[in-house]
Amino acid sequence: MNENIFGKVDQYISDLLAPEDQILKDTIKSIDEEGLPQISVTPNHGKMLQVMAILSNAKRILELGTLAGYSTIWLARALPENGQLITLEVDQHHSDVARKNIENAGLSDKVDFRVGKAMEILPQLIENNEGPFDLIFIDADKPPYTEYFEYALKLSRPGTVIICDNVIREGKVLDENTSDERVKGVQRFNKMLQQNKNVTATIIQTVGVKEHDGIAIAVVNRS
Ligand SMILES: C[S@@+](CC[C@H](N)C(=O)[O-])C[C@H]1O[C@@H](n2cnc3c(N)ncnc32)[C@H](O)[C@@H]1O
Ligand SMILES: [Mg+2]
Repeated sequence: MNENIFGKVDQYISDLLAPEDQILKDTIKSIDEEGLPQISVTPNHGKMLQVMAILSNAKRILELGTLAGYSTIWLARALPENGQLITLEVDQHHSDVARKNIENAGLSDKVDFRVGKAMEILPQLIENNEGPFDLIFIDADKPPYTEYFEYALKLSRPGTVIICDNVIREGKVLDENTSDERVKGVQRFNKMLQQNKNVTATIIQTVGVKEHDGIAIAVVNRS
């Protein structure tokens, strides 16, 4: 099959259902201008996050991995008036760029930026009783995805939706002899997901304008 078709269809869907307004376009532009990597979710994935936030009636959202705030904007736009999104980012520059983009989007009152290693901030969130969150989006560094998910569970309630990005990595997850730490991280994560009795989960394979990948979606069990 001509793989070009995946990109074209992705574009077709986003033209129909996830067109970027000027704020989202400016956010993507800021990534190049500020020397950040172009590794945000695609418009269609941003829209999917938004749909999931609405579906789960999310009032409190936690995001791991802010970058320039592109996915943050899609998610925060789904929040009600008094909703809140906490986003974690290890890189001060990334967080500063995101802060400007969120300001530009008129969402500053809904978004709370925390700068530092997610592994250090997550236990603080638990200690300070900042959970439970209705939706948690994990999109930071890949090697500790399993540990991030365990923390996410501690910050959840029955029904919380936990979404984890980039868990297929162009099919490299199939390579059991991989030396890529990111691939090893998601392999370990996917295996944990298989065995985790606290959630009902699936992985959706994704193709389109960015590389072949996958998104894990888990919902915390009600009993
Ligand atoms: C894939 S990008 C996030 C993209 C963003 N969610 C979006 O789609 O617009 C991953 C981000 O996680 C950050 N990151 C990497 N390691 C981290 C860590 N240990 N704790 C918190 N953030 C981290 C990176 O600096 C980067 O900005
Ligand atoms: Mg990602």
